[in-house]
Amino acid sequence: MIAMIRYLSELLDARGRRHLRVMLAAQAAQGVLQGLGFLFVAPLIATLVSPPVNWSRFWLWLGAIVAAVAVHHVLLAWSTSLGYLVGTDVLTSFHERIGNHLATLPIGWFRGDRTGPIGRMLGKGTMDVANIPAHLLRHVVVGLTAPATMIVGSFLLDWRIGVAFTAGAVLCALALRLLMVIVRRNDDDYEHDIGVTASRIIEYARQQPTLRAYGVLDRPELGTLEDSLVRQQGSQSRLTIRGAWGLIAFFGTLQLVVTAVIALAVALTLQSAITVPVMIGVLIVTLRMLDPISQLGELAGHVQVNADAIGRVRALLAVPPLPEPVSPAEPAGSDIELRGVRFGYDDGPVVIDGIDVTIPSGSFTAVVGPSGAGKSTLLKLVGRFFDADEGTISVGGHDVRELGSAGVSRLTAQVFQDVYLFEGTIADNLRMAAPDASDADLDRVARVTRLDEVVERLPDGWHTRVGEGGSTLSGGERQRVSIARALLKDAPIVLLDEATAALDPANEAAVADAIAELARDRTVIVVAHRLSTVVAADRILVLDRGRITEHGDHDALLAAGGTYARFWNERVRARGWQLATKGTP
Ligand SMILES: Nc1ncnc2c1ncn2[C@@H]1O[C@H](COP(=O)(O)OP(=O)(O)OP(=O)(O)O)[C@@H](O)[C@H]1O
Repeated sequence: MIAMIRYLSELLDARGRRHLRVMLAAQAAQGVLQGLGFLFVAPLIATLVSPPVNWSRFWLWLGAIVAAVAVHHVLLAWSTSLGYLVGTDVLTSFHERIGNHLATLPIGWFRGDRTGPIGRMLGKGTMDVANIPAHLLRHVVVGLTAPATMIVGSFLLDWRIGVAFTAGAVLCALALRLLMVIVRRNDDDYEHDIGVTASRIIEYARQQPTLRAYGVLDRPELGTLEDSLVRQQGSQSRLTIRGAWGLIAFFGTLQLVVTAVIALAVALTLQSAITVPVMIGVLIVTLRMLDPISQLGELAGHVQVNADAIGRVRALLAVPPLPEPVSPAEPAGSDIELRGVRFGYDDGPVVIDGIDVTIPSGSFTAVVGPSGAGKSTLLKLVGRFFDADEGTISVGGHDVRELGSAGVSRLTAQVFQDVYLFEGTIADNLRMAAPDASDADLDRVARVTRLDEVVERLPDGWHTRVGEGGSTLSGGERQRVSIARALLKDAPIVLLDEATAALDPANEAAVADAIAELARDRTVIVVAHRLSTVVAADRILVLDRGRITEHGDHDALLAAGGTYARFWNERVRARGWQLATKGTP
């Protein structure tokens, strides 16, 4: 709890921290006043049951009780409004911190399976954390301070009762701790499963066309979404059932303590060790203590769930950002050089295994190789989606780490397989690359990428909205938009991961022309899937299990009769193509 408060305080600015401190002090005072209010009932009753009634004492204690209750309510109203203020500050700060941090993480960190957990963290997770000062803290602080006050006061009634209360409080604290450990263990599993399910639901919605095309919606072996739903239900019921056992243990301990204290009070009265009014006072204090302590038990689960939410956000904030240079280097030219580059994802196997290659400025390099060879990863390393584990990647004569992510981004235009277009018009999507581009600039790039044919066909031309992810355009049309966008950016280096999906002949030809235009006067590395692209390259790198096994131009590699020649012959046979270029078969 103290760690949670400390973390909340770290999130706030000076004003927010002051509000938090004042709010906590007000809540602690509320607890003390509530405890005193209940304690004062004991002497009040004592004055009534010990004739002759001392009315001035009676009014004094009654006045003290009324005053305690009144001040308690004033503090309650004040601290509640402060709680909302602090909650709003925490929410804003959380969103700002997470947003700023996400912007510094390597692009490669944003994998599909992280969408669900991040979405949940930013939605429910941050609301949970904002609820801590607004709703939860008061119950917890009052739930601790009110019984503590009553326990201290009970020593004034009788020291043996005080000792019994203290021992009972220790037992209840242990039971509470046990309950929280149970919730923490099971809530971690539940949150993990719910995050996985969220990712799978997004994937399931996105992959509907594929799933339906292959009629596999009902195939149990492909039911990954179903599996994750079942796992989520399982972890949810474990959380509920084990949490219920924890609650039973806590309330059982509480009942035991209450019974023991009452039995002790009765026994002491029977032995005339305490008077009847004191015994009545003890009974009242004991029963009144039940309320705040029971509330603590009921809230323990929430406290733990919120502490877990904080823990998850802290773990996200602890993901190291890509180191950025204080004064980024200025690139000279657009040569690309990789020396001894090795890389593996997270703790996985090595994917790029010692690559040395120089790609001269203005050249067109095609990377080919079997699936999983590391082609896309190589491209992403040059685009600084993540840093290499070993070796250096230099662009324009400088290590990409010296250029910084922004520097690399300025130098490169990237076209990837999964073209993502933003909800907005085609013109908006192009202007992302160059916000100041004129209509004439847009027309120029549209002409050379043959996007103009698409724009002319669409009802609102450039102002046609493309839908989320570009859903209203065909795959080939999306690629043309994406290449036109790269062309508009006019960066000296182009990193292109060619789509593997087959296009109709018209789109195929248009995309090939667009790539040829993009390659003019630029340094291009393309992960090539089309034979026409491979043939057009100045140099081909054959990648296999993260190593360059062959390199050279098409004719030289064909003549060498190695992997490339085999790959080429298989592809030509498979596609039934006869390419009349560069003396190919
Ligand atoms: N984000 C990731 N996290 C973990 N492993 C990954 C990730 N992306 C790729 N991999 C793994 O790295 C290896 C190389 O993948 P990469 O996509 O670079 O290969 P590729 O040659 O481009 O394959 P393809 O032609 O099928 O696209 C594969 O084993 C892949 O499973």
